[in-house]
Amino acid sequence: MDQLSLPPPPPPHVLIFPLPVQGHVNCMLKLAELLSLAGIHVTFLNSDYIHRRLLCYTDAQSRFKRYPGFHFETISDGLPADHPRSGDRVMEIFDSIKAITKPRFREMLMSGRLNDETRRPVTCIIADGIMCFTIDVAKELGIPVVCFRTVSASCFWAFFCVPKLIEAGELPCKGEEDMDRPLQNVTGMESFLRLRDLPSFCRVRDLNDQALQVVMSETQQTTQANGLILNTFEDLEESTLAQIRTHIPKLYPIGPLHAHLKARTAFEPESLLRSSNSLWEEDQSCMGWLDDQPLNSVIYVSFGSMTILTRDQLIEFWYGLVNCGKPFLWVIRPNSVSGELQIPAELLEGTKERGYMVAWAPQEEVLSHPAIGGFLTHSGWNSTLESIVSGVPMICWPYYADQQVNSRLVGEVWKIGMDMKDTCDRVMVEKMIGNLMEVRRDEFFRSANQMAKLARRSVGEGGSSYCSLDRLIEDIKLMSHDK
Ligand SMILES: O=c1ccn([C@@H]2O[C@H](COP(=O)(O)OP(=O)(O)O[C@H]3O[C@H](CO)[C@@H](O)[C@H](O)[C@H]3O)[C@@H](O)[C@H]2O)c(=O)[nH]1
Repeated sequence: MDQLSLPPPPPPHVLIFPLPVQGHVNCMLKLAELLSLAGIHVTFLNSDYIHRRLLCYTDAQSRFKRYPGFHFETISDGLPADHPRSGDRVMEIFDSIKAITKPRFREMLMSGRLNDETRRPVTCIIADGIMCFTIDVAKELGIPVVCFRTVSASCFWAFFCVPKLIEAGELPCKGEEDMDRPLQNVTGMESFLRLRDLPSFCRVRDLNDQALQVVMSETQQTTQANGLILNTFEDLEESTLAQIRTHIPKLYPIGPLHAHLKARTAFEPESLLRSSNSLWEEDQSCMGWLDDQPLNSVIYVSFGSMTILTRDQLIEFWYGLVNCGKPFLWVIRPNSVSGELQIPAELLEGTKERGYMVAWAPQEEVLSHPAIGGFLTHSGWNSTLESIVSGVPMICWPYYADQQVNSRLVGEVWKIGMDMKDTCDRVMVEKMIGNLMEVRRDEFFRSANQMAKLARRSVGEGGSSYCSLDRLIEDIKLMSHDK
């Protein structure tokens, strides 16, 4: 057979494996869709628990049918079905994955179960960078692995610098009175980072703390992978990305992924453009309520999929919202408040007048609704990016993990909102909303709109994230040739 008549090589086959929680599954599924659009075959590995919810509350099954090379696979996370999988019990998720999922993952790859006659054996693994056991398994089987960390570049870099912080005596933390101490050993962030702004897992008094050990070791292991994907863009975190590149040269900043997917599917019919990956039922009724509110008047409140509020925190937020005099749309996830709840009658009365509450909202749609004027958020990375793309200024009340860093960046570096970390009282909530939506409104809207433009430019043709994704796709193809 001459060269010209050789059939084209079959597409690469990528296995994508996220940590089984909403914030990780959401953006990794968007990446899966982007790779599928590029003709790459994808197996998306969900935990049984997540997969059940995804099929129950979204159209994911039918949506992905249009990519013939796309398959869902499932694996156990080892936890009982009624485990809350919430932020206050996150270490139980890690422990269970290590004990139960890790050996099953190895077995799954060894067994050849993922191979079929229509697709090649897996040519590359894109694994959540907080589950680096995948690197060992991939290496054992000779499969290249690219890590995906679903946090900001700044959070990743802060974790990366933990050994340096310890060596310099900047960690551990010595107590509450120590929290405002500026840090000198997260290179590039010296001018704004305090101990208080480190990811919550680092704000510990004991260096043997389990969560600190996990994030430190997972982050260091990332350097063993063939590359690192981050859901961010150059204009947002340029100097930090440059720091990371000195340790991990194959870096792919391809975010904001939700905007990237929209940009690359802009030619699709309207019906295919909604790509919800929600694990709770989205209450669409809030969109009708928003339609009746004046332009930029509503404060949207959501603390993501893992935050647990105490009863007292809930009541303080609630008074702040009722007293601020603005309309508010508040997401209160089922089982997300601890403690006995008795709601004062005046709060219920005040809510009737101006408030709307749902158990789960179509958040991307909400944030792009013209009635929204501000976002009171826990600063999860997806929420932060969604707010940035929609040009919505934020009030940040970080709960845990990476959120403490993100909120500092929003307030001090990008100046697209205010950081309210470590305080929660009604007077402060009311004051912050007043500042965001009245006193400093123009200033925040100007900078938020500017950042939104940069975000959209990064995912448009020729933009930094657009080119980075093309590079990732090319590298995935090259890796498959080596196989
Ligand atoms: O009513 C709602 C509330 C949330 N969301 C979506 O749920 C996601 C929530 O993600 P994120 O804002 O990142 O928060 P978490 O759910 O808390 O995500 C976890 O994963 C993130 C990515 O690693 C981390 O930044 C967080 O700290 C961690 O808690 C976002 O895409 C939202 O659009 C909805 O669709 N409807």
